[in-house]
Amino acid sequence: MDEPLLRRENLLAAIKAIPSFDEAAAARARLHSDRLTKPPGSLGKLEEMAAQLAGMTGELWPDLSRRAVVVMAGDHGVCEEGISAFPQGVTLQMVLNFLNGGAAVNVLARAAGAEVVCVDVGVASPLAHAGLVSRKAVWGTANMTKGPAMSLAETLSALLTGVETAHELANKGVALFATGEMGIGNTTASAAIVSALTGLSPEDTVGRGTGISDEGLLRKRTVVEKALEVNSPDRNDPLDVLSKVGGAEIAGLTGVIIGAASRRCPIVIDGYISTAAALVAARLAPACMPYMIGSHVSQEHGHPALLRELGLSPLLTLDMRLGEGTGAVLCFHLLDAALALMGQMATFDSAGVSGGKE
Ligand SMILES: O=C(O)c1ccc[n+]([C@@H]2O[C@H](COP(=O)([O-])O)[C@@H](O)[C@H]2O)c1
Ligand SMILES: Cc1cc2nc[nH]c2cc1C
Repeated sequence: MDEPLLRRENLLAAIKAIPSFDEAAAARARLHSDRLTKPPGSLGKLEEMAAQLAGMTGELWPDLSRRAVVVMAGDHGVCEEGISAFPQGVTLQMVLNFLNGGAAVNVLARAAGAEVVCVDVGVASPLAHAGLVSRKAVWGTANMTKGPAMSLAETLSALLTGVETAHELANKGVALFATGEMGIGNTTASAAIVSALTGLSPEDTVGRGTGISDEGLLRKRTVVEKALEVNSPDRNDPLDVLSKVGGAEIAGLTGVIIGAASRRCPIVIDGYISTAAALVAARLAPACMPYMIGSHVSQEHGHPALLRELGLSPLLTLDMRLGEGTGAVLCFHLLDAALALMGQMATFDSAGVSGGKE
């Protein structure tokens, strides 16, 4: 079997391995929740999250103490078109910052008891550092306004790196995942993916990313329009879209989501780029949808519409637009709170509190 075919087979195997959501466990969690000393439903999304976690893991009190944020990094040839407020070299510099523990995601991960796993899946320059997972599928993507960003083989390689990273971490006991990414130019690739897969116009999917000017924003829209015109990605073929107008770190995250779901692990989805990867994952493997938890609404212009498209109802609105997995890791605290409530609250019976009249 040639290599791309073998990779496609491996991807299909991971997709097939995704267990269905355990509705009975979720129902047991809701029943328990209704016995706790509060009006039914009054803890809102915290209650729903506890039920969702039970349905994912099959357990009412899953042990989610080992957790990781997987930060996939890659560069984008489309940076040549002047679509970011920062130079491409910042991708590499920020990867080193992650590895030295100084980025926002490192701080938030420490506070939430999570490890940061940084994967070079497509940085354009040589990169070696203790702790880095080096799995380059591509040395930066090609400029998508001139042709496909990646070949199908490169895309599958990045995707499988994501699946394998999730599996390796799950084998070590990691039970809770967050998606993170670093890639100057990747809000352009994400906008192109979202437009290609949903039919939303670039006006609705292109935003300011790291903070581009009004003039830059217009140029960025034109760049996305041109990339879609030059490549005509097939909206019914998520792999075609991912390879032609995507990025290695986005493909890697798509794989992480599929890999985590195939191990029944909850995966918290970060901002715009992560949610674009989640859209690709949902189109490739609809069974992974119930394992996703929406974290926050990013300030990136297209994020609310993208979340609606996926049916994800995010937990936080903090006006963030950093990426790296920062919003997702913050939500680990909320998941802990949801499980603590389930495990530690008194019931109406145990506390001698009268139940509702209806
Ligand atoms: O997560 C988000 O919603 C988000 C929104 C805007 C920017 N970012 C981050 O900023 C970088 C991409 O921005 P840009 O302008 O270079 O396309 C990339 O490293 C992302 O992690 C992230
Ligand atoms: C400094 C910096 C940090 C980031 N983290 C994620 N994307 C980023 C973009 C920039 C520019």
